[in-house]
Amino acid sequence: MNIIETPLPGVLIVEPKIFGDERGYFYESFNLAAFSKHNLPTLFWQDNISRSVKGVLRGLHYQLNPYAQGKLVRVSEGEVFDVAVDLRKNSPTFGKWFGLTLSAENKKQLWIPPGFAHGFCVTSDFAVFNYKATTKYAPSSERAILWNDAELGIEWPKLDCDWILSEKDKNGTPFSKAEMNFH
Ligand SMILES: Cc1cn([C@H]2C[C@H](O)[C@@H](COP(=O)(O)OP(=O)(O)O[C@H]3O[C@@H](C)C(=O)[C@@H](O)[C@H]3O)O2)c(=O)[nH]c1=O
Repeated sequence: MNIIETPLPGVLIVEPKIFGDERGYFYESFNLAAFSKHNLPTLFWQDNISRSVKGVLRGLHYQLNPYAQGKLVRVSEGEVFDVAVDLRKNSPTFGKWFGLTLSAENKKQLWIPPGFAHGFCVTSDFAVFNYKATTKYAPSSERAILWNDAELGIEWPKLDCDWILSEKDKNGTPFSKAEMNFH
């Protein structure tokens, strides 16, 4: 597997080497040596799965310390556009976002460390989103930043349908007013 840096320090793409033959394909989705070499976690608290239809946008979510979660995300059916936003106040890329397509076809994973907000939108008819988190779900520490905040300027894909958001996400906090305790 290749582990590739992104413009946001600490956010890494895990790109598998796919071996195809007449039976189908094979790839390693986790490798202890490769993950350890790049300081990726090898132990997680939770494994989560969500299914969403086209136009669903979930995010931008994070949990405050001491429950800040690192997330290793991937898509097992369909396709999404996945976004991480740097909320680490001392980071040179504070307030910057990075996005990429994750799909069942490209089999990429994205590692989003603690101190980032995360969100995605579904660009295929539906998508199954799988992710591991390093710490427990702590609803009282959970926060949502407004997905389309002009200050962040995230370039979400343009879809031929309406966005579908939870009430929580429709009422996300503007980036400038969001509570953050990451360094
Ligand atoms: C995230 C989560 C939710 N839940 C429950 C609470 C709620 O009743 C139901 C749906 O929760 P939500 O609406 O928060 O689900 P969702 O909007 O999919 O939230 C997720 O969005 C993506 C972008 C992330 O980055 C995740 O960390 C998580 O915040 O599932 C858990 O039991 N455990 C969990 O870890």
